[in-house]
Amino acid sequence: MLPFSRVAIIGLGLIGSSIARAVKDAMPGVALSGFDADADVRERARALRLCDDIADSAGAAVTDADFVILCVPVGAMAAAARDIAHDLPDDAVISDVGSSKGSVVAALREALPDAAIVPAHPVAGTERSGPEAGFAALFRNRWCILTPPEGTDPLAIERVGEFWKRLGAKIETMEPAHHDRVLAVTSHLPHLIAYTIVGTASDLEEVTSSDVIKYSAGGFRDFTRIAASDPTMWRDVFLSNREAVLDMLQRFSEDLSALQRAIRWGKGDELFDLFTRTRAVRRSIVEQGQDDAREDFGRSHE
Ligand SMILES: NC(=O)C1=CN([C@@H]2O[C@H](COP(=O)(O)OP(=O)(O)OC[C@H]3O[C@@H](n4cnc5c(N)ncnc54)[C@H](O)[C@@H]3O)[C@@H](O)[C@H]2O)C=CC1
Ligand SMILES: O=C(O)C(=O)Cc1ccc(O)cc1
Repeated sequence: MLPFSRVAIIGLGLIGSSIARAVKDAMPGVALSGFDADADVRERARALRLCDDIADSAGAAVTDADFVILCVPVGAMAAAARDIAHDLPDDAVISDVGSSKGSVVAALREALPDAAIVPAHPVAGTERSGPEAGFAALFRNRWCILTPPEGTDPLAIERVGEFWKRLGAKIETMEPAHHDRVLAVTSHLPHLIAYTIVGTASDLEEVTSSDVIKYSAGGFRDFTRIAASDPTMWRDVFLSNREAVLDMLQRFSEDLSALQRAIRWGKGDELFDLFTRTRAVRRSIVEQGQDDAREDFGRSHE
């Protein structure tokens, strides 16, 4: 049996449009409605036939839904939840796809105190955004982390897990605070570092004319892909996951200072030991099948 039969997607960018496409493929019997605050995005979503119906208000999109997924930047979750509060059916389950969870869970609970809320984070994406960027296979073999608040109806959690499994994802459940610390180091900090290094190189370019672009080798190119990620989305991630990101950034700065010292004093063995350890990390990720051609997918669409 399908976990849900009438799904509403609020926010039709990369993630919302990927969910719409994946639902059409995996659960063709589901009735899909959608809404986006941007009228131009709504028009493009209609042209792409992403949903059975693209409504002109958030309320109209959710009136008949048994499952509502908020796919907007984390800083817009509270407003998106308030916009549907009036029209949400009593038995509908609410979820989101935000990259940080603590502040989103709090915002959803405040705006929708009586709703069954099962927050989720599909740990899958690209540097692209907008409805054209989505694709149905995005969640296949990727983790989707559920962070339900205490006391959430176990049946609602099970139905949301089943929904994501049908889109091809693997399910994990954890506390919002634990999620935010893990993602701070595995996703948020790497994005911050990429934004920094590309920013530094772009400042230098004024001195070295076009050399930075001309000689950009693999490493720098990889950073530019990450640093091309959506500015609104990532501004919101850093502001909403402030504590965990600042904590990880502190540790990172200390480790960077240690490397700086090793280079200054010619401690080659320290550099060699670290690089050997990090090479092993990469190998174990590849062995666990956590790496695939997704990055190449991104590149082939540049
Ligand atoms: N981009 C990625 O790789 C991933 C993103 N996420 C999370 O998914 C969420 C959506 O991200 P993307 O799809 O990448 O962004 P996107 O920029 O492609 O799409 C977001 C859409 O939300 C709309 N929107 C903004 N405020 C709204 C509101 N109040 N009501 C209705 N629509 C509104 C925007 O007009 C835009 O079309 C974010 O919370 C992000 O943290 C999660 C996993 C991966
Ligand atoms: O494009 C990449 O390399 C990503 O890291 C995509 C991504 C961005 C944000 C998330 O919360 C999860 C995945």
